[in-house]
Formats: sequence, C-alpha cells, structure tokens
Amino acid sequence: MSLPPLLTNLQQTTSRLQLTDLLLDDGHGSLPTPPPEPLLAAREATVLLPMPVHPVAAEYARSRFGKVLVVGEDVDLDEGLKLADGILNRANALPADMLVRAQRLLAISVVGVGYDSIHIPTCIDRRISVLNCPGSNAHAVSELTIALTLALLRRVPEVDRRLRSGQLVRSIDVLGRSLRGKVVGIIGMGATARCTAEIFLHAFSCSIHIYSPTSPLTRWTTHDPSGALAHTRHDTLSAMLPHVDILTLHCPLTDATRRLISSRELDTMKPGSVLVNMSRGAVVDEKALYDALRSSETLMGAASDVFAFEPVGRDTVNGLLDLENFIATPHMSVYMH
Ligand SMILES: O=CC(=O)O
Repeated sequence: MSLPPLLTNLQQTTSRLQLTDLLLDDGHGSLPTPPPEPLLAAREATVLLPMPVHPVAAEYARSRFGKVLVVGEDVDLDEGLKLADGILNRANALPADMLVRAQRLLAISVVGVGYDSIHIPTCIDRRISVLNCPGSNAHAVSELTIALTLALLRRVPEVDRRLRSGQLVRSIDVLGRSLRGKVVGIIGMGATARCTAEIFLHAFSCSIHIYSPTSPLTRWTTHDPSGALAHTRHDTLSAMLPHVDILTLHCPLTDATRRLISSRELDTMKPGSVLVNMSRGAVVDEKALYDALRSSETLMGAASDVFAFEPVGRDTVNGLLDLENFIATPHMSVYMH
C-alpha cells in the first residue's frame, strides 16, 4: 500500500534515523567519521515527537520504532528529552539547553528540510547526528508558492474581504496583474526552488532568474532528468532584484541569508512587483517589509508562509496582518493530501 503524500517525508525520515552517517556540514565543522554499524537498531529505539502529528503519521512511526513518545500525549517535554534515543523533529526549536538535557540522544531527523531551529554546535559537541530530507516537500511548497503568487497578482483575499464586509466591488476597481511571461526571481537553488522554477517556466512562460548565496551549484544542470530549465543565474542579489516582477524565497536560514531582504533591497524592486517568502521568516526584515507594503511605491503585495516568530499571530508580525496587500499562511506549505 502506498503511503499518503503527507507521510512521504516521515517515511524518508524514519528510515534515515537508522543510519548514523552525518549529512551535515554547516560551516561549523563536521562530526568525526561515524562508526560503520548503526548505533542503535530502529526497533530498539525510543523516539520522541516534540508535537502531535497526524494520527496516521504517528501510527507509521510506531510501526518503525521500539517506542514512540508524543509530547503532550504520552509525555511532557522534560520527560521525553530524558528518554529519547532519537527525535523526529519538524520545525520545533531544539536549543542548546534542551539538547544537553537529552542525555541518550543519538540522532535528530528533520521531517522536512530546514534545520535552523536545531543548535548544531551542541549536536557536534555531543556527537548527535542531524539528518534532513531534501526535496521531500518540494512539490507541496512550490504549489503553495504559485497559489500565493496568483492570489497576490489578482488581489483575491483583498477582494474577498471587501465583498464580505458588504462593499460593492466592480471588476474595474480591482484590476490585477497577469503572471504570464513575467520575470521571476528565485532565491535558492535547492529542490523546492527548482520545482517552483519549472512551474513558472512551463505553465506560465515566465523567465527565470536565480540568486543563491548558499548553494554550491553554479547553475542548474541541463542534464537533469526533468529536462533543461532555461535560467539566468546572478552573482549578486542587487543585479537581479531590479528586473523581477515576482520574487520568491526558497533558501535556508543561515548567517548568509538572515535579513537578506531588508529596506535597501526592497527599495530597488520594480513598482508593481510581488514577494513570496517560503523560506524562513528571518530571511526578510518584517518591519522593512511592512514599510514597503504601506508605501506601495515598489511592492504591489507580499505573502509569507513563514515568520520570524511562529506560530504566527497578530502580536508577532510587526503589523503585517493589518495590511490589505499582505497574505499570511501558518507555515503550512509542506503538508497536503
Ligand atoms: O519548512 C519546512 C521545511 O524546512 O521542511
């Protein structure tokens, strides 16, 4: 029986938790060569899930590990950290003080891609393996990117809100912009960036421009099995930004990308352009974004699935939720049926 799409990254994650090889070298140095044998067989491992997951996903994890403990259902966090041999983590914060309490911990496997919420230097000191699943949610994230781009360009949430509040809205008052043939700037060169680029290129005849401060690739290979993907790669963000109608963010959060988009960058964007952030909230200066959206001199609108403080709420987003030309979603891009 094939697993529902919701579970594919969990499946990938659980099978990787049996491995001890370390995939992570984040500039902090890498772990010593791992031993050839798994440190612990999955069937003997106690695995902690820091937050409740879909019941089918929990069941799947239970079929793979000796014991699965869900925080809030089976244990509290303190107890769970003491017992865990492994953690299946989504984006939960695992700071140093939490990791040192997890004395048995051998591996953290990220159910997804980004591992910025985990304190990597402590993992290196404590020889805890950290693994992620690159590409596991590329389709899910790229589909929401397209949905948010179209919603911004055609002003869908704004019009819907006006109608619900009883206003008479004439189509001539809410003219949107077409996506077809536009210039798309993508920050990032990973699987999600590529998948998103393919849809913009093949479905909407957009031209694709790329900038990545973190990727070792110089350009996407034309030998990729999914076919050639015509694109222009820029060496600097400032060379790309003035050309783009749509800017989408798919890079990891690192020292090189924190606040990559701030007022200086936003000021150089084209009038009428839109920004979609699917990477991490801290890649964009939210206050600068608020100012740019209020002035409307450059950006027509922006959407974000990720925020500097999550879970997202009215008090945590520097006023963004008060703006008509801003769309928020609650870090939901990675899951769909
Ligand atoms: O945000 C989701 C992920 O990094 O997988």
